[in-house]
Amino acid sequence: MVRVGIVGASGYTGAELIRLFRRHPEAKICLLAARTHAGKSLPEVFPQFWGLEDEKLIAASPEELVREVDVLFTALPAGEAISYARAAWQAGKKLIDLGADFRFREASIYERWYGLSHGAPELLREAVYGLPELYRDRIKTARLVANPGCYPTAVLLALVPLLKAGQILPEGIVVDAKSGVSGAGRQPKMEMLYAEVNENVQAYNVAVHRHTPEMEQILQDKLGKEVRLTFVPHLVPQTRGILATIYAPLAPGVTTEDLLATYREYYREEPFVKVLPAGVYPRTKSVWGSNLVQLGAVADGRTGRAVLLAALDNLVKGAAGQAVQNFNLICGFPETMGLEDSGIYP
Ligand SMILES: NC(=O)C1=CN([C@@H]2O[C@H](COP(=O)(O)OP(=O)(O)OC[C@H]3O[C@@H](n4cnc5c(N)ncnc54)[C@H](OP(=O)(O)O)[C@@H]3O)[C@@H](O)[C@H]2O)C=CC1
Ligand SMILES: CC(=O)N[C@@H](CCC(=O)OP(=O)(O)O)C(=O)O
Repeated sequence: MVRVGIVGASGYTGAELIRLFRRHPEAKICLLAARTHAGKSLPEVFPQFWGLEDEKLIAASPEELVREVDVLFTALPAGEAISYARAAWQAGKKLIDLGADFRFREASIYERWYGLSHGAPELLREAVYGLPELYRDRIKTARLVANPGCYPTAVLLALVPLLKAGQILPEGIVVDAKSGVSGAGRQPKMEMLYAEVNENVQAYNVAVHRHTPEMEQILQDKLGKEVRLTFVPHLVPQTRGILATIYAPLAPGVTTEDLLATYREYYREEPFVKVLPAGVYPRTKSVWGSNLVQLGAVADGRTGRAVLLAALDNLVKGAAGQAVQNFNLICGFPETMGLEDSGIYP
């Protein structure tokens, strides 16, 4: 059994890690750590876990925590994972961070977009971007994995194969994405109150969202040239789910069937990426609770634009499920272990 620990166990992605690891046959949760909720039992923090009153959330130093585990997961606000990563690195333990602290190759980009100075820039070159469909081989030998952001997971899986194939063009891509409220985490915020969110759809951080440089960095890495995206996220009144609708210039003569054929070939052996048939579009409800991504595409020859669609559950493929997928890779387990569910519907 691999001993795992979760720091940030009182947050939404922490709860999702607990849910997934409780049924993982090769992992044992050895510690759950929190900050303000430390000292409480797990069901006091999350009512779905009544029956597990003996599981307690603790607080301890990074060094003490890494001693107890083989793999540590950090599900913390930006900036807070760095001390844990340093402690894990020095102790020879593995760490998977669900936040943004190790996603950028250059500390200056992180510092500009997140407004924080990076406490361990030397670890950035050790970190591997944890998007298995794009970086599987590197993840397998990583000791520090930077789990991607929820929006970037959806957008990169939709864009990379078609840009590489030259079926869409890199200039003038627009990403219009919607997220459910759990994407904002469990810490109370006025703009996330029911009365603010219910029956309301609105954009936020238009063209300045911090996932923009993350997506651009990976596109540059995969294509060998700079790609700029206009990214407009929206908050929608549902609990889970991301739907990204992407508008991209279409290469001349490319049809819907061409786009879908490229997706099907690129993701032929991917257990978690489902390419839908022509005329069928991804739905957040169809991936709820699962580690799946649904992809769809339409070539609008009339306007010379491709419309690409990707749906995922922000807490699963967008966070904790992808972290378990990465865990399976770094531990040498089958990648789907503990993630076999196709989701809950309706
Ligand atoms: N929610 C989502 O869909 C996604 C989130 N992420 C990223 O994952 C990370 C966790 O997100 P999420 O679970 O939503 O966040 P939550 O706000 O739900 O939970 C945050 C957790 O961090 C703990 N915490 C807060 N501040 C500190 C601190 N200063 N020091 C130590 N612990 C602290 C909290 O403990 P306590 O409650 O005890 O104070 C809580 O356990 C973030 O970086 C987020 O951006 C990534 C992809 C998707
Ligand atoms: C709805 C909502 O607020 N979503 C969050 C998702 C952020 C996230 O997951 O960001 P990092 O992992 O990069 O910190 C947001 O837009 O900020």
